[in-house]
Amino acid sequence: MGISSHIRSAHDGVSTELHSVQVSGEHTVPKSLKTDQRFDRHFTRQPRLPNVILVGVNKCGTRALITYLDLHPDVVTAKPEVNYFGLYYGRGEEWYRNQMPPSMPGQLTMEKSPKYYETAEAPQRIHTMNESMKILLVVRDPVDRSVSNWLHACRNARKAGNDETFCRTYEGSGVLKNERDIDPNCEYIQRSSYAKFIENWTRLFPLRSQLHVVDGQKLVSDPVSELRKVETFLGLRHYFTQKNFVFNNKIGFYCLPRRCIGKDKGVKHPTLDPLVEAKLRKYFKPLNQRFYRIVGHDFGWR
Ligand SMILES: Nc1ncnc2c1ncn2[C@@H]1O[C@H](COP(=O)(O)OS(=O)(=O)O)[C@@H](OP(=O)(O)O)[C@H]1O
Repeated sequence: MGISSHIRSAHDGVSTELHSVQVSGEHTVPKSLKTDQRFDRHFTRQPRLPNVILVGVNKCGTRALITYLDLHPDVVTAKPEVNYFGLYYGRGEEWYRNQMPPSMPGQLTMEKSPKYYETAEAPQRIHTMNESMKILLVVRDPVDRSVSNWLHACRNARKAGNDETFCRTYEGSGVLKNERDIDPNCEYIQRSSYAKFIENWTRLFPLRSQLHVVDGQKLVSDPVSELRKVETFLGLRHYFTQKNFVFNNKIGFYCLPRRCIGKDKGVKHPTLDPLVEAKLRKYFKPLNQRFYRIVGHDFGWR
């Protein structure tokens, strides 16, 4: 008997002998079981170390991706960004495990911490913990990403009362104004230079079998097709269909039937000065080409 039928009988309250069942990793767990406490009698629901990590890149759709994947019955996800392999490595593996949500045997546990992508130590630390770890990365047009990063930082500064000075500082450092050259050291530009970090990951996690790159722009326009690729990569059954998503005309993004991804996600971007955009595109072009070559896919950023 497969695990699904055991779970079904447990769910009906029929079987009292399920604790002796050999649980296999090959199974499907109906969605309701994620929260149904009655199963704890038969299957050990407990926090487990992740087998999938979404390592970045921030402002590319990481929240949308993990929120969507959390809908999958065979995936559980950590809600806050854990940052264990960066900031909190000293806290040890048990601490890390305890940050994970409880899962049933065979479910995938996933966390996202977008700071990992640019953290030099993160790939080796992850590999040391689990050399079979599956790594997800989501990227979008680096110009859009840079603007998004600046906009959000500027909004947060305004909320904190720091107001115009901060926003002007970043305009001045070359993200939005054309009177200065693009400063490659500006953190927003750095983070959008995906090629600078990708080999730290591909060196340890081979593309296709252990590392999959999600197209953030397609995740916005056609989440189902991007998610189906992720399901295949993770060895999950195909669960996502158009029924999981509702297009919200007001914000211009897909939402889940009962909620959108987040109030601060999907902000309107300013129209870039054409000269600034041209400079940014010139700067990113060779880096993008290198990134395409390494990951074996042309994302078509202009
Ligand atoms: N469905 C849906 N709803 C809203 N937003 C969506 C969605 N899918 C992808 N996105 C894009 O996600 C961008 C924010 O990226 P992140 O979640 O990685 O940001 S963060 O690093 O967690 O702060 C966010 O960037 P901005 O548009 O610049 O705000 C969106 O473009």
